[in-house]
Amino acid sequence: NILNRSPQDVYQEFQPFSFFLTKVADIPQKFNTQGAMSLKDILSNSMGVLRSSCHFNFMFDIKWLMSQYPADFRKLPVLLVHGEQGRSETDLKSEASDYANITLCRAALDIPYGTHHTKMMLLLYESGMRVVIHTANLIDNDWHQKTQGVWISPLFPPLKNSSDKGDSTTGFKADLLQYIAAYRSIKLTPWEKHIQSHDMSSANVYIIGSVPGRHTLNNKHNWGHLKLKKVLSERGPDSGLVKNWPVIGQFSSIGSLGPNKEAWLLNEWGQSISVCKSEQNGSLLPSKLNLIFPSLDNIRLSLEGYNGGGCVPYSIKTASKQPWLVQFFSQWVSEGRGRSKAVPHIKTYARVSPDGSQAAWFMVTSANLSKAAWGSLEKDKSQLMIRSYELGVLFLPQCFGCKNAFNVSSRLEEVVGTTSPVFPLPYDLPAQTYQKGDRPWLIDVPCMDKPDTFGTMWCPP
Ligand SMILES: O=C(O)c1ccc([N+](=O)[O-])cc1C(=O)O
Repeated sequence: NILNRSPQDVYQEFQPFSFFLTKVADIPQKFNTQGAMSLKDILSNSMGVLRSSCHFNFMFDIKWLMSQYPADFRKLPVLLVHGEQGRSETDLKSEASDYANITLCRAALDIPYGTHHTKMMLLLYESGMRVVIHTANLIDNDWHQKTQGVWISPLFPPLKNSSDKGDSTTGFKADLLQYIAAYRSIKLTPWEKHIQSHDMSSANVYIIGSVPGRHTLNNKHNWGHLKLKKVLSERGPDSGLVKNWPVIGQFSSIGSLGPNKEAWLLNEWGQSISVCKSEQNGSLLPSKLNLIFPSLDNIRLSLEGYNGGGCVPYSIKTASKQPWLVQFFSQWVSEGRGRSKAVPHIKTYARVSPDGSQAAWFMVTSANLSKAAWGSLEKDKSQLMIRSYELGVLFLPQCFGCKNAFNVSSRLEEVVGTTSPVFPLPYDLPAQTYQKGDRPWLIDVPCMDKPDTFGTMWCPP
């Protein structure tokens, strides 16, 4: 019966998209028994008999992380790829020193204000390997009562003969290797070899990554919003179908986006994200952009109360420079997945039909709405400057047997057990714009007039 199924059963039920949310404590169980995974589920031996693993992430609680592995796997080699520097690197090293099986790899962050934001697991099993690309930090709080996204790859078998490429039609393996090569770290060589020696021809998503740098010439379109633009202009939707379809951005943090909506949001990022097949540039009308970002009340009334806003670091300093952004905001609503009160730490982007029943593409990623993550064009558009490491996967309909678009729904009964595949949305459509009086959550603004779920006020530290 549905309550004591293995993680492998839950995994199989949510194919072919293999796009899960994390389990959320204290919501009705039906929203956790289908299409939801905990970290223990992902690392469980029902998903494979582990030999070694590698975690790319931003925040690590090593003691907690090791406790999520089955007891038999807690002595296996673990590589942690992080972006810590200085004192916080020293702290991470001392935490890791208690575990002989843990090795650290520091990602270079040579451009100021960049972060190692990517969240990925490489899992090597006795019989193959898996890639997991997700949005959750490796700390208990990120897996407790938030909405997080997790893409879990198929079990990739070892390559039969090393002369085969073992890549998919989406170039998944080559793009993943190109991403890892950008670290230029000898500590990642063993994992590059594991990836090379496995057959990833069954991968049905595109890798969209960002690495810090000033990318020019042939590298310019490898990363950030120009990579998304490249894939969508080569294999994206027909403009005839989607020209009136809105773009939805959904994220948990926002950077400084410039003096007006045209500068970067519409005329740079917007032109990439709205591009269609065979177009040079997209064109995104303001009326066709919905940005789902938690309102003050989304946080206040969440399962975690105001403390849930701790992982939604939009500051009044940044917000006050871009009052023009509020017109695009919609609330976080996820009744279908039972997660309206689970603060969204997930980041997703999509192009959806006006009635919300279809999508031309969908992407889950670590990237928030910021130039640091997606890149900003410089030097007369000859270079794309990116500050942070980011990683996401893009779902296109043709990789799932659909011609132009997926049917989509956030209601589980419409997703599971249907004959034709229905993409499992993390939030309800159509997007619900901010009501009168709603304002975006701002992490550093006190809220002394309205108590939260626990009756407390928000007095930011
Ligand atoms: O959780 C993270 O990895 C993270 C870290 C830093 C920031 N930031 O500086 O805005 C945002 C996030 C986020 O994912 O929202």
